[in-house]
Amino acid sequence: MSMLIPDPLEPFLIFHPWLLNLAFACGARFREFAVTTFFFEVFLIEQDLIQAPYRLNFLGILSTENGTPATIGFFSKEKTPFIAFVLGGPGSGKGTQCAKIAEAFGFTHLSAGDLLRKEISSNSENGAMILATITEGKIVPSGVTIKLIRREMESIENNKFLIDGFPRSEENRIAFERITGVEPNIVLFFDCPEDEMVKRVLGRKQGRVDDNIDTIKKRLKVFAALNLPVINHYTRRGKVYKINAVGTIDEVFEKVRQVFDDCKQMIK
Ligand SMILES: Nc1ncnc2c1ncn2[C@@H]1O[C@H](COP(=O)(O)OP(=O)(O)OP(=O)(O)O)[C@@H](O)[C@H]1O
Ligand SMILES: O=c1ccn([C@@H]2O[C@H](COP(=O)(O)O)[C@@H](O)[C@H]2O)c(=O)[nH]1
Repeated sequence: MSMLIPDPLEPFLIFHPWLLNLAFACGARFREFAVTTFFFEVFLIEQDLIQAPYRLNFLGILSTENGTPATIGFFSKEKTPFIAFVLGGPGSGKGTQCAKIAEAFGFTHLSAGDLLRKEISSNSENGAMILATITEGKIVPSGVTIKLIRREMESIENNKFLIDGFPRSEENRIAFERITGVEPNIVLFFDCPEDEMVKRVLGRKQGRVDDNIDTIKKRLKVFAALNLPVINHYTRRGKVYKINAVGTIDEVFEKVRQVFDDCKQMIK
């Protein structure tokens, strides 16, 4: 299990004690949903980390396009799958290791980034917005990404999923948990030094619009500001397996294999 990582939002929260008091007075569920959302949106707006048209629209993700409320909890109790979130900075090796886990342990690998890239190439209504967001290294609105993940999970007959590169932010996490009604069973965190991640991304040569030094710098900033708090949250929940991502692909996979061997009882 990993140690807690310093949370860049903590100093920010200290400056809003009156809001925290109000939140505590209102109870746990309200606190989790409303206050966290408020804090993060104010913070994100201040940092210019979310796209303007989607600002202050978090509650909107709980509605479908036709205005009816989205299903909250879309797995039946008997069919709740085993979910592993796979997190780590850009180029830390998430996708590479997920392919090996899928092969060795029978998981379905869902890469949020790949699903978004597929939306761009299929010329969907959100394609242009997704392309602009990825090019800037920012985060696509939760509703869009969750809809794609949900569609895949519903269409695939498997009860073991690796969700690679999601949730990217606390907003993503809270939205996913609210909409699906489940938390991940485990979270893998590939811990990699920044210089190694930059080297790997620049060496990838797959023609991705975001594999250039300017966007990589932005992605690293977004990772530290928004993704580390998600890892900290699940660390506090005792779900994070931190894996040192330095070493050859096979060396890293041996550490991953150990985690999945240890979790065998949990995986149906
Ligand atoms: N352990 C490793 N040692 C050296 N190179 C690696 C290692 N793991 C992956 N790579 C290479 O680094 C590059 C990035 O790996 P990968 O695409 O798996 O990372 P990722 O975390 O999924 O990245 P992103 O979040 O940007 O999609 C790839 O070219 C991959 O072949
Ligand atoms: O949940 C997600 C996942 C990805 N993005 C955007 O896509 C790029 C690339 O993602 P990779 O996981 O590195 O393939 C990422 O930088 C984000 O811009 C997202 O918004 N939400």
